[in-house]
Amino acid sequence: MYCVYVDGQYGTTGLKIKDYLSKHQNVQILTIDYEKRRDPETRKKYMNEADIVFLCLPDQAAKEAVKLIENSETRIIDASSAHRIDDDWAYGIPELGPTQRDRIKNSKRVSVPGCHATAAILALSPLVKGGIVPKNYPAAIFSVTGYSGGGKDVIAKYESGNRDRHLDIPRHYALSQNHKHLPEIQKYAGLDDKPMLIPVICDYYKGLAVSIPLFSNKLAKDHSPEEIRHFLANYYSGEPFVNVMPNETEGFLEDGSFDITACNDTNRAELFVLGNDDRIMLMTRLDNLGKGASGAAIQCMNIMLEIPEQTGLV
Ligand SMILES: NC(=O)C1=CN([C@@H]2O[C@H](COP(=O)(O)OP(=O)(O)OC[C@H]3O[C@@H](n4cnc5c(N)ncnc54)[C@H](OP(=O)(O)O)[C@@H]3O)[C@@H](O)[C@H]2O)C=CC1
Ligand SMILES: CC(=O)N[C@@H](CCC(=O)OP(=O)(O)O)C(=O)O
Repeated sequence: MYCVYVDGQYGTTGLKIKDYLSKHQNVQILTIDYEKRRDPETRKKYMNEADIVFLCLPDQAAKEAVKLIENSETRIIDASSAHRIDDDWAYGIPELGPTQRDRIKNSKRVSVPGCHATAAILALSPLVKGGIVPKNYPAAIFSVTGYSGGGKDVIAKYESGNRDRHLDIPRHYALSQNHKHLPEIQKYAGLDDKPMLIPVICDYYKGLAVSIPLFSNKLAKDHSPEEIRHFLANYYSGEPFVNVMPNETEGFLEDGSFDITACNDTNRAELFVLGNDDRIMLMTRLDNLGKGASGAAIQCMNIMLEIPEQTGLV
């Protein structure tokens, strides 16, 4: 039995991680009183007692929390973006390549990626590594997300009885191209330059999909959607949590429309390759609180504890 503490356990990702852990047979959870949730001394005590600490905090608080851990045994899984491109931390996408699971397993510090980033990297990284998408490709990522991605303050605004009418409609944000996910997407997708990210937050709780256009004449050589689909399916064959849709209709509703929430309450990411020989569209959908955050954090914990990776996850 492993002892686990979730710092930020009353927040959005923290509550979801606690929910996963409560059904997990291999762990015992340390619960902090609500009133003490920000008290450094109490948090420090729990963190140093735990085998694994999840950090579900804003970036600055996550950096400070790391300093509270004084023993060399406690292992950290950070859901914030404080350590995502830090080479001393393993990046928490086990599917990133053949050595990534070992990197996570052997690390005391794991940084779980952001939701937009996970979806974009799962689609782009194999294609850049495989030479299909050139490293200097000017990637643009359009991302539609539910409001839980913004954390408890944003959730409270969306769920307030007398909310602003602007929350009824889709809202673009971070259009100045300074979104904090850009560096991690560039690094782990293997791109020379930061991509463009166009996120849109909408009036539903959770579920995210990115769309990434590929112009065939800008690829290293011509590829049909079928070839790229086949390549990705081979790359992810045997992966329990990444599914590549086998054709252009699978995964869509009967009327041909797209359900952005179809991976909700799972740790699954689904990849689509659509379009035609000239203009190809990559898409990934996932639960921003599943494979996009808390589910991925549990998957990394299982790898670190060397227990079956699917334990507690669907
Ligand atoms: N929501 C999502 O889909 C995703 C979120 N993330 C990242 O995970 C992290 C947590 O996000 P999320 O759960 O959404 O955020 P929330 O705002 O919902 O929760 C954050 C929690 O951290 C607590 N907290 C804040 N500052 C401190 C502090 N100094 N000491 C102790 N506790 C503190 C808050 O306490 P209080 O109750 O007092 O406010 C709150 O409970 C963020 O870095 C976020 O960017 C990553 C991927 C996806
Ligand atoms: C809707 C919304 O605001 N989403 C967040 C992403 C949530 C997430 O992935 O968190 P990290 O930033 O910690 O990676 C955003 O775009 O910043």
